[in-house]
Amino acid sequence: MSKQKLTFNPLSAWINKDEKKPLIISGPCSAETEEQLVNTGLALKKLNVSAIRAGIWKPRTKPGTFEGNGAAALPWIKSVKEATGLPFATEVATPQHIEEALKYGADILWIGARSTVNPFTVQDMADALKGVDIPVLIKNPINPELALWIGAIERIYNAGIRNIAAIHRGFSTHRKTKYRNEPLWGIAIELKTLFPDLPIIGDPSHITGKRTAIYEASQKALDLNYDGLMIESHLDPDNAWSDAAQQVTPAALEQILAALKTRQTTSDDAMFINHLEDMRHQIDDVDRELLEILAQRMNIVEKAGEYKREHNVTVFQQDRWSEIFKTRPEWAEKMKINKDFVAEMFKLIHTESIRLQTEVSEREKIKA
Ligand SMILES: C=C(O[C@@H]1C=C(C(=O)O)C=C[C@H]1O)C(=O)O
Repeated sequence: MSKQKLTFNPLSAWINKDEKKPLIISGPCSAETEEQLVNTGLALKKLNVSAIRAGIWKPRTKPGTFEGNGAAALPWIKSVKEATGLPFATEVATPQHIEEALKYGADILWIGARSTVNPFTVQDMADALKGVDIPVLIKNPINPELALWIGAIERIYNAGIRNIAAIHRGFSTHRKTKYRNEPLWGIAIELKTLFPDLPIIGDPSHITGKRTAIYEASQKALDLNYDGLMIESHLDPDNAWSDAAQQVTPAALEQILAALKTRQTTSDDAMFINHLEDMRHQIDDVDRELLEILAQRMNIVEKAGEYKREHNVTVFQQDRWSEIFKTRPEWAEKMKINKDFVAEMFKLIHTESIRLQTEVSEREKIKA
């Protein structure tokens, strides 16, 4: 997708000194008062978080809700930094925000999902960041379009910034889902595959939208080898001025962090390596058989295509396809395989059957 070869600094080079532990950034959704920000910061310092976050300018879906204290909150950056000795991170959405955040000592900036979605906005900010040495975290766009996320990362990179990390905060969807923003973990995995050294931070607060699910989404991110987590915290979450449902107290955060299991990408235990290798050989054999069976199916489908062409019958057969789409997931369930996965797999197989049979019928037209 992207031709540009990008090289990013690892988190250990600029913020996370202990690479074995995930980076933790925490703090309130919004900086509500100076006292709230400083006291939250002091409570979080005890948990050894690496940076304090707080929104100064809040992009809210509807007007009339609290949109952040804006310029009035800028002097509090210095207060919380002095009280905690920790770096401070905030969201910026315009070149003016960047100028003000820098002037008042913000150490880390992030670009929100509603900005990542707009290349003009991102470019304006990239221009404002030229020649500035500050880490920038880039949240995924609200819609599930990987190219937009990559585009935003490239624009900031082209401004000369190398301390970059992606934040996965989930995607808006029209469908009713378990969480506030559907994670679509596959998109983040694809980003990581394209840019292996780009640090990625999970944002379970925005993914889940509810504090009871923060732990499970955090663990999932760590299991996928994320480099860190940004988790919203508040001294009195129920009375937070924004995003009350998804913020946790510093005490709850402490419990979540203690319960999280950090796993290594591999083990140097020889027994483990041997056993895993053994299982991978078995998987290789099964995959080969799976493909041979699939080739057999495609062969029959191709013959069926020729037969239909000879009898002038349409490629797509609604009744047969409905029968397959109903029965295969049922069979799968009996075999204890996820039926939704099997339904998706057969949709793909059917699409390929149609492509193949259409090609068979076109072949004849060319001959004729
Ligand atoms: C193979 C056929 O053609 C199409 C492909 C199907 C499949 O891949 O199983 C099912 C129905 C048709 O839409 C068929 O008619 O059976």
